[in-house]
Amino acid sequence: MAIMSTPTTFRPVLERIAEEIERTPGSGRAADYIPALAARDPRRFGMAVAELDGTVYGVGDWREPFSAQSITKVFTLALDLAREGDELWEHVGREPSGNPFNSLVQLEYENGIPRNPFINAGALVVTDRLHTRTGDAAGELLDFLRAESGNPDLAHDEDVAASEAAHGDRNAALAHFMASYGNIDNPVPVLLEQYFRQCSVAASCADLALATGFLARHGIRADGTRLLSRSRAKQINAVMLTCGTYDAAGDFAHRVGLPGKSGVGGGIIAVVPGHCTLCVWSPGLDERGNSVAGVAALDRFTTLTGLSVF
Ligand SMILES: NC(=O)CC[C@H](N)C(=O)O
Repeated sequence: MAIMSTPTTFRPVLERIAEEIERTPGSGRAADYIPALAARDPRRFGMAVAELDGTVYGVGDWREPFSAQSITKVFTLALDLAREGDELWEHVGREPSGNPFNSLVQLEYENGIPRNPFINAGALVVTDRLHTRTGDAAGELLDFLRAESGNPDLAHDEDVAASEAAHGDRNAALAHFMASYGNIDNPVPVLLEQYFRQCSVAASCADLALATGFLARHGIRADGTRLLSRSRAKQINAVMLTCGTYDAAGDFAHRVGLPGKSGVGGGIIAVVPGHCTLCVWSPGLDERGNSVAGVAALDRFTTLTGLSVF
């Protein structure tokens, strides 16, 4: 792996990527199935890199808050695994689904056990279990993100949460269906409220790159305490690589070569274990729900720096 770890070496790379993206803005459309997200300009672009010691820098709109959406699924997974350990894996699998993130089809013939924690069904199971253990899954997530990013102003966006709740039939269907198999503990309306609030967290590329740092530090939090064992941090990175971008995970691994997790707000986080974390944001999505310019920027980053897990 190439060793390039100071701001002065990364900055020209980020500037070059921002220029390239500006010259050839990605296609794609902002998610409109959550109406509150549809208004974002698909050409916005920001990118941040965080070093292991918490140094962070970026280009473009890297300090602009956006809707984290499914990126939060990485953090709820980590928080739940830290509490309950491997028992979680009896309730959610770790195989790529090959299906869209909100698909229902596999759940029936796999007896209500979702394929992985990053599709919506799996994330609902994780949030349900975290809520049982903490009494406030969305609050626990927010506390964690504030601590790791050093940004006490991070908050849920109640308008986005309400907008998604008003159009949440598919997630409600997933949750009820899994409840019928006994794989959901909390009443479904309670779980859905937690899940929509979780997804609504507004954070910037800087915030999310910093908050992802524990995965590059092999399980160590920003304050030096351990959240996860080295082995569990490695396992989360592995699930991100294989499942973090849904039915495009193979293509993402091929192009980017890093564990990554996307959200329909247009953000993507990525991890270079032992080295740094990245977050890129651009609201224009492809048909699989991944940011077009975001994937292109990460692709260029690993190509230009030689950083990759392969
Ligand atoms: N891929 C995503 O970001 C999906 C998250 C969104 N809140 C949903 O449940 O549909």
